[in-house]
Amino acid sequence: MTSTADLYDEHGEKLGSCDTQFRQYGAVTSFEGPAVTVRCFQDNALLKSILSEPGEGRVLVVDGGGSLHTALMGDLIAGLAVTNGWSGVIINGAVRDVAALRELPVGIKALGSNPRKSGKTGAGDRDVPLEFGDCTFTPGAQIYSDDDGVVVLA
Ligand SMILES: O=C([O-])CC(=O)C(=O)O
Repeated sequence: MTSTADLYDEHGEKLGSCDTQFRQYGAVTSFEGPAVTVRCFQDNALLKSILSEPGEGRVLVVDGGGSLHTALMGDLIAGLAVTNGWSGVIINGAVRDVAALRELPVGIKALGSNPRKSGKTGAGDRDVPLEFGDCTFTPGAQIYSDDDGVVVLA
């Protein structure tokens, strides 16, 4: 994959570059693909149902409102992402089962971790534009993620 820094040099400010400082949790540290988006706050039923669908190399971008109070994904849901062929999951929120996530062959970025479970009501919105880290994530936009950051090409 072309590095995010090289993409920035090529495209400049036409490229969105997310200011949010994520940590890498998966075994794959460089990943790319078209964005699928979901907004959910301390509730992960919707996220789980999306990752149960064929991923086809796409990247799920999750806006959890930056909450570190509950984990939006653990090893079971991340395992769905692997089985179903998602390229990566980027979570503006928390994960859990960190030791297990590290072994999974998928990209996983999140802000931090918390062992506390999320709600399961299905509350949230999918396929909506997301905005965090001074960056807009439009459904279908191409996402590139590596150790330097997350960039978006509309
Ligand atoms: O069930 C949950 O809320 C998340 C979780 O722990 C997993 O994906 O393994």
